[in-house]
Amino acid sequence: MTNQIAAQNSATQSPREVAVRASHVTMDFGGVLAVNDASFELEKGRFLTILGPSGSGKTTLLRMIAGFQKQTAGEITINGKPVDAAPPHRRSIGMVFQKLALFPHMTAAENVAFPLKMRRFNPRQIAGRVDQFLDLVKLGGYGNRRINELSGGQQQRVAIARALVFEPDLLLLDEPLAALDVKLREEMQLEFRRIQHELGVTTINVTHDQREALVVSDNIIVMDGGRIQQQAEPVELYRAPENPFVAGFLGLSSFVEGTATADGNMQVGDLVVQGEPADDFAAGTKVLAAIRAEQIRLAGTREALGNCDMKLEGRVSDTIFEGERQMYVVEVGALSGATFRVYHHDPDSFGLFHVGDTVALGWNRRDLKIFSPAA
Ligand SMILES: Nc1ncnc2c1ncn2[C@@H]1O[C@H](COP(=O)(O)OP(=O)(O)OP(=O)(O)O)[C@@H](O)[C@H]1O
Repeated sequence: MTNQIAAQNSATQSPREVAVRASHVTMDFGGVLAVNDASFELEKGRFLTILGPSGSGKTTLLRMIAGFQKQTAGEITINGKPVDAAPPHRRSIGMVFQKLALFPHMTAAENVAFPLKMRRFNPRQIAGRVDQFLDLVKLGGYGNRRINELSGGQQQRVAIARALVFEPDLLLLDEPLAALDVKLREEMQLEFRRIQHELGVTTINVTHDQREALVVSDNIIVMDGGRIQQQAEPVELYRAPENPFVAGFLGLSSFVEGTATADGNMQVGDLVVQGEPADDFAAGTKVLAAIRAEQIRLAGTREALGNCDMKLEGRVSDTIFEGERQMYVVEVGALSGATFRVYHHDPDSFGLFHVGDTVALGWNRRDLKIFSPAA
């Protein structure tokens, strides 16, 4: 039955149809610009995550999309219609929040049936539809359990079924996994992805968890200070951050300040550091370079590094055991004492280097991105 829904969805959806469009949306809370001139498009059937630190404006943007809050400037449309055209209960939006707001005195099945009753769904078809959606979230057979007889993860599944049972045009998720322990959170991230793929429902998820964003999304918007910093697919966002904020927020990056050279590299003291310019900047301007911890190679000597465009020597100032890998902090005197954080995961040599050791570190030119600091 779920496959039938997916088939219907894919038959009726042209892949390029825009489901949600925000144009120059601003929310000014009496001088606090919670969202500042945000514009984006989301195609039908895609999974978008709005990612950003606390206070970056994610929830405010989501609340405006849901129609709970009216923007002070700009326009938001869902399937071409302004979001405030209908009262919240008449809109075709399913929602799951961190507080699940399930009805504790009702059974799982009664909770899932609730939106159908509210929407005056044909009573003879309710039980079948509820079973179908409990199956979808792998709770077939749990329909008669009361909410307090279910685990946290199972309650989460009931909330998902309840949000989707009336086949909304849009599913909105506001940090629904934030309160779960890590294992369960990772399991539910994959579940969200599976269910979304199965139903093809257009979804917007809000989180500050970068791993979650990378795992579940087709498309990610990174926000900071109320502004959209970048919108891209996960791999592009990770590989080609457009500014230092995005480079620092996703993954673990180290930063070095310097001056742009005429050929697009960076000068620090007497040393020219090879990198890839991520912006247009004039020779002599101040720049900021970023490199990810897993893109730096570490060895006892420069020769042992093998082929690297850039090779430097440094001193280990800290080593941190992270289970599946070791993280080294290396200070490079030739770069005015800049520190680099480097992941190393050779299972045979976790204890390879110690604090105080001199080590060689190297990278390839394309992996060090050079930005204008003001970008
Ligand atoms: N009703 C309000 N009145 C005044 N300021 C508000 C209001 N709601 C949010 N803000 C402010 O707007 C900014 C963005 O808040 P928002 O809740 O959207 O951020 P967020 O990215 O979702 O953060 P978190 O991850 O902590 O939930 C914050 O500075 C917040 O204090």
